[in-house]
Amino acid sequence: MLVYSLPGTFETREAHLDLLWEAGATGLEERAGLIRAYFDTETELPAEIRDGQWQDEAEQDWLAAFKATLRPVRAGRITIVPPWLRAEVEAGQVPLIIEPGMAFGTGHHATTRMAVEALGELDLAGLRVLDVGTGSGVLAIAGALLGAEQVLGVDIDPITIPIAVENAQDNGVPEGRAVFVQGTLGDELPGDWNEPSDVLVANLYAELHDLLAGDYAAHLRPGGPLVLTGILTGKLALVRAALEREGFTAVQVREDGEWALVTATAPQS
Ligand SMILES: C[S@@+](CC[C@H](N)C(=O)[O-])C[C@H]1O[C@@H](n2cnc3c(N)ncnc32)[C@H](O)[C@@H]1O
Repeated sequence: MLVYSLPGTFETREAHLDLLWEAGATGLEERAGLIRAYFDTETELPAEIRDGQWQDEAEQDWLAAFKATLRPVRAGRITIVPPWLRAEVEAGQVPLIIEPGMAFGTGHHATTRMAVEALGELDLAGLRVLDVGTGSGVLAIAGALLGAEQVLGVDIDPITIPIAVENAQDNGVPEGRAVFVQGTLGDELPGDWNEPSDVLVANLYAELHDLLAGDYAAHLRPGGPLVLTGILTGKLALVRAALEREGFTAVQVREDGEWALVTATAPQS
């Protein structure tokens, strides 16, 4: 997996994202002030975005600095904490321990927090939860801690998978209950995960939600809840249109600053 990372400010980000998609990026994320785009091969890029770097997935210096800033994050019934702050979780809260590392999903991004909150509002007891773009595994693990019987996390970036597995172990989620695989929707999934899930959660970009909306409908049981985030408020119309196109109903939006979370109900047939 090749990663092209370049500085991303609020002003430049929208244009950068569009150029990276057009250049053939297969996935995009933001981390510590950088836009990171995944490519299968090193690609000639337009002049406007040649100020970035092609990289391996080597450990970066920013990680140590980032770790020092972390605080517990409360998200509904769950508090997301790094292991060394476990004692700070208030009584009555469910601790979700995430070792900060190379995978996105420490809980400090508004999108992760909103998604954990939204999962906590569902009755997940005994259900199967599919998490697309699992990163650290945080949303899949939240699903398991909230009572889901089975969770599957899929991510296009192979470095996330062992990290998510380890985070699930750190949270006492048994191996058979939480499975993590590299891939995306449209790929063959393990076990019976090609059958519809009860709940689907995805923290990706609006453009990806647009591309994957048909797969979301195919992977959810009729009437099943969909939780989507990673959506800039300026891109909400794209996601709304995609959900309408695929027959989702009961679309609701919540916002935190520039980020939005959308919930919807899968088509009945
Ligand atoms: C914003 S992070 C979300 C991480 C975590 N689920 C959370 O909520 O904090 C997005 C993740 O999606 C992955 N990703 C990007 N494009 C993808 C795709 N097409 N299919 C599956 N995963 C993808 C990235 O590798 C990254 O780990």
